[in-house]
Amino acid sequence: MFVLVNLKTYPCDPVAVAEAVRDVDESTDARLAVAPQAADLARVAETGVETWAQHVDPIEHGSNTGHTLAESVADAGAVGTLINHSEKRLKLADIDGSVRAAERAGLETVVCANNPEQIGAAAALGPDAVAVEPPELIGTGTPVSQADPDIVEDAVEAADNVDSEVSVLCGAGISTGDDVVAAGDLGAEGVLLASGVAKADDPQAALEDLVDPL
Ligand SMILES: O=C(CO)COP(=O)(O)O
Repeated sequence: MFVLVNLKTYPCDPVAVAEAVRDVDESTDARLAVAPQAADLARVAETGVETWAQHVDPIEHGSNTGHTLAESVADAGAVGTLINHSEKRLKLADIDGSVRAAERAGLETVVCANNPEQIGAAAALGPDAVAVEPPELIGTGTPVSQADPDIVEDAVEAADNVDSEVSVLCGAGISTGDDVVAAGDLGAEGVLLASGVAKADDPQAALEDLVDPL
C-alpha cells in the first residue's frame, strides 16, 4: 500500500513529520511519502523522505507570477505531485495541463476527484494514479472506507474501465491501520491522508499505528 501524508497548511513542523515518515518507512513494507507546502519541499526532501508536491500549475518557464512550476518542484526534490485536490480544484483543461507539466518534469502524478464519475474522467487523462476523496468526509475522522465503501469500489471500477494501468487511492477521514486495510480490501492501492498524522500529538506514533497491520 502507498500511504501519502498531505500536510496541507496545517501548523505542524514539516521537517519533524518528514523525519517521522522517513523513520517509519524503514520499518514497513508499505510505501510512505509526505506532501508539504511548496515552500517546504526542499527542507523536507533533505530528510531523505519520499517527497511530493501538493500541486503544480499547467505552465512552462515564463511570465507566470505566483504559479508553481513543475520543474522547480522537481528541482526542490519532489518525485511526484497531487493535482486537483479538493482544496485546490482545477478546470478539466488545467488538470490535463498540470498532468502534462508534471510528466515533462519527470514527476509521478495523482489526480484527485470527488466521486467515481470524476475518477473516470481523471483516469482518461493518463495520470499514474487517481485518488477518490469525498469532500464531506475530509478532516472528519470518519473513514471513507467505512462511511461509503461503495465510493471506493465504484472508483476502482471506473478507473479500470478507462485505463487499467491507472492505480486508485482513496482518502478522507483515514486515521488508523484498520482504515488502511479496509481501503485495500475495497481495491485501493493506497491512501491519502492528512489530519490523522499532521494534527496528531505524536505523528510518528500515529504513522506506526497506520502501517502496523500492513
Ligand atoms: O484531504 C485529505 C488528504 O489529501 C484527507 O484529509 P483527512 O485525512 O484529514 O481527512
